[in-house]
Amino acid sequence: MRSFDAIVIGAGQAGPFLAARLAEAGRKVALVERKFLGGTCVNAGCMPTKTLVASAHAARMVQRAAEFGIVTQGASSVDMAKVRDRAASVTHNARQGLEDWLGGIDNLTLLRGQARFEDARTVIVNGERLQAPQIYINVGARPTIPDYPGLADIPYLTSTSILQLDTLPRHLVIVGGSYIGLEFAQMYRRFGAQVTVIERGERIASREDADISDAIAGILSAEGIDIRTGTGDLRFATDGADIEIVAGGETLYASHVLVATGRTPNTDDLELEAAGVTCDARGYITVDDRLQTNVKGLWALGDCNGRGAFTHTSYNDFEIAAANLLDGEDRKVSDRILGYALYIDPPLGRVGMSERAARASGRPLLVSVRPMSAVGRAVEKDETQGFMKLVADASSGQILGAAILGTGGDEAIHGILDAMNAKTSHHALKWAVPIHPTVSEQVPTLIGGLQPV
Ligand SMILES: Cc1cc2nc3c(=O)[nH]c(=O)nc-3n(C[C@H](O)[C@H](O)[C@H](O)COP(=O)(O)OP(=O)(O)OC[C@H]3O[C@@H](n4cnc5c(N)ncnc54)[C@H](O)[C@@H]3O)c2cc1C
Ligand SMILES: NC(=O)c1ccc[n+]([C@@H]2O[C@H](COP(=O)([O-])OP(=O)(O)OC[C@H]3O[C@@H](n4cnc5c(N)ncnc54)[C@H](O)[C@@H]3O)[C@@H](O)[C@H]2O)c1
Repeated sequence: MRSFDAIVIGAGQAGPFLAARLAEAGRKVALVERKFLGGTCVNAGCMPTKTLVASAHAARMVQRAAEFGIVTQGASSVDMAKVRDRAASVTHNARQGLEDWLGGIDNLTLLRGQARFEDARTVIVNGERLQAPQIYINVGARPTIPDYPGLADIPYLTSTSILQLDTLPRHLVIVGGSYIGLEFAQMYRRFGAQVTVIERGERIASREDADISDAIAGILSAEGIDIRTGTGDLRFATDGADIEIVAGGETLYASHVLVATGRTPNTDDLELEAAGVTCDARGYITVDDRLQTNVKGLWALGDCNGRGAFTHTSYNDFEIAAANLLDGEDRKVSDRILGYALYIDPPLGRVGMSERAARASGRPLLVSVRPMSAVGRAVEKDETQGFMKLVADASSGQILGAAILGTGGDEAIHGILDAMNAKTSHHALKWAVPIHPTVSEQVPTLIGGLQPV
């Protein structure tokens, strides 16, 4: 039996930073990781996929070169092994950076192995008992595999295994039309594959307003991606070298199938019952506004608590836990204003409420919409697809939410995100003098166009 002041299970986007802060504050900490330091983001999520998105953007610019007056000699092609290796090396470097950093922290013991609970104060790793009065769970999530007939018998890909591909699929069929499905759809189309997206819901990116979903579908269809929605249940079988997919009465033949139907929290092999920790029906650990579970002294951070599904929300969970524990603050998850981006090209930057959610709240609203074709910078770059939208409370002037689907949208949205965090009303932003020529310079004009709905 080894005793610690704190045990952190999982080295994702909250665990390492919390373990380091606790150790630097003089606590004796064990950080347990069963696979790779950095978790999903570094090894199978944001970092490799955004590296692939950058390769796909380069491919697209080569395909469009003549439109910009650039003459290329002969046909271009994509070296998929090099594309894959580039993503793997970005991951490798980030992981190595974490290894070096964590390895040099006094008071921090890094243990490799699967952790499971024996009771609320005891964790077993590689047969050894570890005890601590405080335990932090940061175990993340994994791809959800639906129970469709025949799926288990075909060599389907997930967002993790597709990162190993070093050849171009002839026809990639993607099941699920949300973040993962759409990002991979566009990158593989740009690499040169035939791509079909199958979404069981009525529209892709269905958490967004319908006008945003429609615009995204338009952008992807214009690049030759076949999008099928409302497909219902699917059936899979092998047909020679092909995979046969029966979707909504139609049969498709794919060389590869990517399953992108959401993620399942890694809480089922932790033996949480032994600690008395409760989960919801989908396996997410139930936490309060300060991330404590129903058991005192046990916290859950990141994707496994179901309160966020992004790297920045997991990292923010670390910030909340650390501030409350070490800095005498009282920070709460409900104070977080959620922003995120969908990294298709052009990207979607989002913050706060959708228009649909704002309307459902019953407040008096102001809404403004402006097409990217009116944005000088977008015209200059010949990237005028998309639009920006802002929703504000008509009585208080409070900005409730915004979306920028367009070139630079993932960055430009931060001006609005910052204003929302500063609790600034839209009136204050109207007279800002932004830099020309940027996408952000349209924000005051967007605000000037606010109309009651
Ligand atoms: C393809 C893809 C692209 C993404 N792109 C983005 C993006 O662009 N932006 C963004 O914000 N988010 C993105 N995400 C989401 C983001 O990666 C996650 O939200 C984030 O990594 C969650 O961090 P976490 O700390 O909760 O868990 P994780 O990063 O998943 O870490 C959990 C860790 O716990 C370990 N673990 C699990 N169980 C145990 C156990 N019993 N014992 C010991 N260790 C255990 C795991 O091995 C893992 O290392 C993407 C995700 C995917 C799949
Ligand atoms: N840019 C980013 O920040 C980014 C990128 C990738 C992933 N992520 C994170 O990863 C998580 C998982 O992403 P995701 O796209 O897999 O999940 P998701 O939950 O966002 O979307 C899953 C999609 O699959 C569809 N679907 C679900 N079950 C289905 C079925 N049986 N058949 C057909 N369609 C089905 C859903 O209707 C939905 O559109 C997200 O929550 C997100 O936070 C973030």
